[in-house]
Amino acid sequence: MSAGPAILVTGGAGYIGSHVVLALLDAGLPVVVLDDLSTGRAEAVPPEVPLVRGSTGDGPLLRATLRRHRVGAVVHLAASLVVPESVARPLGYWRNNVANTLALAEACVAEGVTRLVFSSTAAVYGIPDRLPVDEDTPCRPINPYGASKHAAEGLLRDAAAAHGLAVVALRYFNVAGADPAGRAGQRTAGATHLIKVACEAALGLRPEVAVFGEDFDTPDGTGVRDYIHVTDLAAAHVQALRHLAMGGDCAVLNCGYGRGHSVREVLRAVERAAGTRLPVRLAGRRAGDPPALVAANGRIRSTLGWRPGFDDLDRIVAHSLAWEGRLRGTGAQLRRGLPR
Ligand SMILES: NC(=O)c1ccc[n+]([C@@H]2O[C@H](COP(=O)([O-])OP(=O)(O)OC[C@H]3O[C@@H](n4cnc5c(N)ncnc54)[C@H](O)[C@@H]3O)[C@@H](O)[C@H]2O)c1
Ligand SMILES: O=c1ccn([C@@H]2O[C@H](COP(=O)(O)OP(=O)(O)O[C@H]3O[C@H](CO)[C@H](O)[C@H](O)[C@H]3O)[C@@H](O)[C@H]2O)c(=O)[nH]1
Repeated sequence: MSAGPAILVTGGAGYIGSHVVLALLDAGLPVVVLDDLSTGRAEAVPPEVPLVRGSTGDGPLLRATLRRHRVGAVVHLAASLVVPESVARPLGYWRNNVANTLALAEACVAEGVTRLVFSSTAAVYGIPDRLPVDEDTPCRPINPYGASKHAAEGLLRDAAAAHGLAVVALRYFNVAGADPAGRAGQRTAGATHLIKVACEAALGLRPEVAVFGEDFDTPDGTGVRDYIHVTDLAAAHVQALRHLAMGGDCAVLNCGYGRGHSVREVLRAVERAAGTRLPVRLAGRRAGDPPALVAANGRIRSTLGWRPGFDDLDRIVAHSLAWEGRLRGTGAQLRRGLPR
């Protein structure tokens, strides 16, 4: 794609958004970020990228941003995304993930923006009957986070049919890792994601890692997830935009490797990478957690020509650990011997 109208990245100051921004810049595309910095960080946005501070729920701000930056397409990542928090605070999730996505869709339609890539999630599937789960599997979310993302997919599908807003919804499985060159990573304070938590524990920044349930119907009883490297995921966004720019059809695409790892396997990988034993505590199941989620990824391969570059748990963990070390100023020791 040649440089043309800008790509608006909502949530571009967040973990995945900052990697999407890098992937777009690497592809030579002009980018503008809109972020309310509720969980994101201004320093995650490269200095050459304009950062509009505000909410996706602010219609006038959205419309002014689309106009001022001559936005041609949107990547919509801004959301609330912690499963147990969504169980405790469902209405905030419906507001941010549904009402604010509606405001964004309205602004796009009003300003004539016709292409949007949406961050959806494997949480829309709930507890699927069969694994790996493909995109035609009925969606039966089991927590408000998944339900709100499923509803947002629905409103975008209707906007696509009626208003010509072409949408690719990417259903991410479990995103982990960090930019291999060390330019970005997961900065969120108090993160709850397993690999980040385990890396922090390996660096002595947390007293322990809790294993949420050992009585699932999985090979070792712990939860199984399909962990995808954030750099592979970011590349999928560039390819989805390219697909839409070339007149490709709307699509819903799983983003995962098609292979699951248990909590125990992840913890062993972190121990290998860090060269230390983790303090582990067995805890009960966490509200809203399905036993296993693994992606069927044939559709993203055939639709976008997407191919994974980092499909290896040890590399994902090594990149997460290297980033965590860099963030805490201990990178010098950790970088030694890590795979790129
Ligand atoms: N991390 C995962 O494993 C995962 C898995 C599936 C889907 N997702 C989806 O990926 C997207 C990004 O997640 P992330 O892990 O980078 O989280 P994150 O919290 O790091 O990023 C979210 C960003 O959106 C911003 N934001 C939130 N609400 C906003 C609003 N109303 N207006 C403007 N900005 C707002 C936050 O400040 C933050 O910068 C989300 O849509 C999430 O649902 C993440
Ligand atoms: O301290 C922890 C954290 C997690 N887990 C377990 O590790 C697995 C992964 O949990 P994460 O919190 O890392 O991720 P989730 O699977 O809950 O959710 C993530 O992936 C989902 C899709 O699979 C959604 O998209 C969601 O946004 C995103 O947070 C689960 O079995 C969970 O119970 C632990 O045992 N201990």
